[in-house]
Amino acid sequence: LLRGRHNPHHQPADHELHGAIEPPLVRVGVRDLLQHGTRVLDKVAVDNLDRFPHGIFTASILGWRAAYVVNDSHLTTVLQAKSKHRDFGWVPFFFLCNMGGLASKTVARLQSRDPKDADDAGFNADFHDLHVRELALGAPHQSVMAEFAAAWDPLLDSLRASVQAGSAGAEVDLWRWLRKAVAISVSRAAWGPRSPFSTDPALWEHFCTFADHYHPLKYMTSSVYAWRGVRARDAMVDAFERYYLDEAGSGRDSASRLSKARDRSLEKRGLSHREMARCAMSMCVGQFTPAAVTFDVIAYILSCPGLMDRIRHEVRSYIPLINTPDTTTNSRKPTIDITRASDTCPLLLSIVHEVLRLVTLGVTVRSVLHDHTLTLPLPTKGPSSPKATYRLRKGRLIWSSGLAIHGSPAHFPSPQTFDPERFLGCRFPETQVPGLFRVFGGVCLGRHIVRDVTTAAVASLISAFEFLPAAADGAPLCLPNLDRFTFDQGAAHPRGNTVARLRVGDGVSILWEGVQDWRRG
Ligand code: HEM
Repeated sequence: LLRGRHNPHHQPADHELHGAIEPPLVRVGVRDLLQHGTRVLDKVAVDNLDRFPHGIFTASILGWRAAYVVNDSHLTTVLQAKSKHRDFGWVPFFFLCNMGGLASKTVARLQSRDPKDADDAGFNADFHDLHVRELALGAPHQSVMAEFAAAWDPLLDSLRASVQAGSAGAEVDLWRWLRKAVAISVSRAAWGPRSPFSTDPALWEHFCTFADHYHPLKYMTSSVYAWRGVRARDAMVDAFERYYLDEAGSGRDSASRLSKARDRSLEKRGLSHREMARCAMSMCVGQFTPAAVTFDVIAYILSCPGLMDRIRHEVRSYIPLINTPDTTTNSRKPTIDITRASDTCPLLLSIVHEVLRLVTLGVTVRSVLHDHTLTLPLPTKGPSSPKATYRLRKGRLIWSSGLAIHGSPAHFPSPQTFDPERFLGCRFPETQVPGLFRVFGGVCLGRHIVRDVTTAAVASLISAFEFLPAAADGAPLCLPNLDRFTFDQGAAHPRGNTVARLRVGDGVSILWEGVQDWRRG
């Protein structure tokens, strides 16, 4: 399909490039840019869904031919594949540096390769490999989930204690609570029990301030325009630096294997502790995304009458109930291991996948390394489209839009409707239907964490609490508004009512039997 793709040493000859033109042009105006910001390429991908038969066009932003936009599912999977012609490019570096505030010389060091080390494949490749190794399903994944659960359990207990006080139900800002609980629990899963978010419980508020005020353009210009976010970022970087400087090493010693491997990769490239702290801070942004997904899942479940009861029934029926010793009352109490929710609760899992489809962009970005041609022999849309050979120019981005594919009625009937059963029977849609389920691009190495943390969080909240209808003058939990979603959010943040009325449920404890097993193992 792609000339040169099957032969990694293929360099296009002049006659191949000669005469080949770039994919058709679509102009993006100032208004679109101002209105849609970092989502502008996804917006044009959606607007032009059925316009170009081969599902690819060139987006020109204010006259600058910035990117080839792809909105065809098959072409997306072809272009995301490892290739001599394309790689991840500068976009991951841009966000790592723009969010963390790394100096340009540090960025250059990360982008360069050691000329004396023939085996140095570069930072991107290094980071990719270590995540593949340390986040694989099995023991590495289980130990990350065990640390997550160990932090989540007392947070849930304290929420239960505060809700218990009011028998008619207590009002809880669910979004605020989730942001705190996910930041503390996921950071412990990555950086261990001495992670900055575990030792300084107020740090998560700095994270929220940063995330709520982040804008890539503001951070490119001057901290004057972004002072609030920069101040919050500095507080987090200071905390991570203290963690790295801890002479006793107790923090880093108890960190996950993932975090230790990341540190080794950064240290190999000569980064100081302060620079490593900046990298760690910007990694929090993606890692804490399950907070937004969990909120959105609960809001969607509540929006469908009867669905909450079905999920609660599923959680109660399929996750084995174990009687565990209760040291406070010297008796035994019924307990479920909710880290097994994604394995045992098919409807809940389907809902998590469906919500991810609705609330994420799922974009795959690649950079064209040198001029080459792309021959598309078969029309992918419309019966009479001719075969085409396009020239892809060095330096342009390839922006494959998951949003366009997820919103296409050709792939998903009634694509804007929340259908809880859409992914029933699909355990890993990102590998089972890779062209259609674009949430994790091709593919996110944190996907098992996202899926399992979200299902565990939802299952535990649903088991521990009853969600009461909103008070007479209150509004239900808000559903996500994708128009106000920005690229850096990972998943749409709620805009509207985030306060839920909770009552403590009928008594099943959410303990972490599995955690004990993994610890023993
Ligand atoms: C809802 C949350 C998340 C979403 C929607 C998401 C989505 C994505 C997407 C679309 C990509 C680009 C894949 C491509 O290049 O085609 C990606 C890459 C990546 N993600 Fe995530 N992600 C999420 C959370 C996480 C978490 C929690 C982690 C780590 C614990 C993580 C680690 C990574 C890594 C390491 C890559 C680079 C993959 C590579 O080197 O091939 N992500 N993610």
